[in-house]
Amino acid sequence: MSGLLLTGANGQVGFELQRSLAPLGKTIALTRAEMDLSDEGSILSVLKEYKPRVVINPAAYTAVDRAGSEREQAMAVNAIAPGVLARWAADNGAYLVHYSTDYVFDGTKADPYVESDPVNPQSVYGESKWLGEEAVRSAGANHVILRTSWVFGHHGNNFLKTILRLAQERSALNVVADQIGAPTSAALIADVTRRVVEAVAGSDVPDVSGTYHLSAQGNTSWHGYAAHIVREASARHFNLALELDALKPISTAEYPTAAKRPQNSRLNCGKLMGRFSLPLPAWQEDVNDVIEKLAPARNCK
Ligand SMILES: NC(=O)C1=CN([C@@H]2O[C@H](COP(=O)(O)OP(=O)(O)OC[C@H]3O[C@@H](n4cnc5c(N)ncnc54)[C@H](OP(=O)(O)O)[C@@H]3O)[C@@H](O)[C@H]2O)C=CC1
Ligand SMILES: Cc1cn([C@H]2C[C@H](O)[C@@H](COP(=O)(O)OP(=O)(O)O[C@H]3O[C@@H](C)C(=O)[C@@H](O)[C@H]3O)O2)c(=O)[nH]c1=O
Ligand SMILES: [Mg+2]
Repeated sequence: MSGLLLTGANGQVGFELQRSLAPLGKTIALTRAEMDLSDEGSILSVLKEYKPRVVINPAAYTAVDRAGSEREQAMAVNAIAPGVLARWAADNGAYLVHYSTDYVFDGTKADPYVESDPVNPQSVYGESKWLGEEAVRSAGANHVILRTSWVFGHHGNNFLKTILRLAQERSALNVVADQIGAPTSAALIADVTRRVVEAVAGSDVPDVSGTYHLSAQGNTSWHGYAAHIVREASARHFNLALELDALKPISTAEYPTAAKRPQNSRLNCGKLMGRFSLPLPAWQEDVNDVIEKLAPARNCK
């Protein structure tokens, strides 16, 4: 399949998409330098030049705490640009694959969130992502929105890499234990996206368009996630300053941040798994893979 255009090619998900989409044919992979999503003119001139059949948009403003003080930039990239892409797609018969976040929810639900649950973003980032979703849905283009959570990968910045670094630098660390969710790899998101793009091109999945939750299976807290990282890293010969019993669980109140995060970030992924006949791995699988890729022993081989 030709005619794929990818934004945010240097991001965590964008990087993995270049791998996962490669078997489908040539992908035009663009970074911010080639298409600035905060500039409508830049977006439209690039779309006009390449006339893609499918636009895949993992580019986003993802600095959750900074978004409050950079509201205009967050809104431009996360709320306005997706609407520009979607309206162009509607006018030109193209398809849009877009991404969103668990942070559209307030986290007060006791169970995993389903797609139709009411949103109530608690941060500027979450609000901007919600407005982007709505802009995509109202443009009238064929689209898929994949809402995911707690993304990590070996390329880019994420909690997993932060904890690996801190565990090598510090002998004690506090991590919040009352926010729960599922760490989800950029590789998994990219692989699922390939399946979605194949479904768009083929006819095996009726009525592909819509919003789907996509996360790895199982769940943990940020503290549980950090403890898993420390255990796996110490088994893989990282030179850690941190012992597991010096990794303390704390409450959200004990870790003040500029932006409020949901306590429950769990996403029910039944709709996606059913519609696309997809199994989803346990979150630990890809976490272990990425730690293995980053391990010092591997670099010495
Ligand atoms: N990261 C996470 O934990 C989660 C992410 N998501 C969503 O998943 C998607 C992918 O996220 P992820 O890959 O982790 O994000 P990253 O932050 O890793 O990558 C985002 C990319 O967007 C690019 N970008 C930012 N601003 C602009 C702009 N003005 N013009 C063009 N490109 C821009 C960045 O470019 P540059 O490198 O130049 O800054 C970067 O390459 C996003 O929609 C995000 O909201 C959902 C849940 C969790
Ligand atoms: C580094 C660190 C974080 N924390 C806490 C703060 C926060 O509650 C939680 C996660 O911190 P981070 O800032 O890494 O994660 P955050 O940037 O909030 O991650 C989010 O990013 C956006 C883009 C999303 O869409 C979400 O799904 C989610 O992945 O861990 C600690 O308690 N101790 C620590 O040492
Ligand atoms: Mg962050």
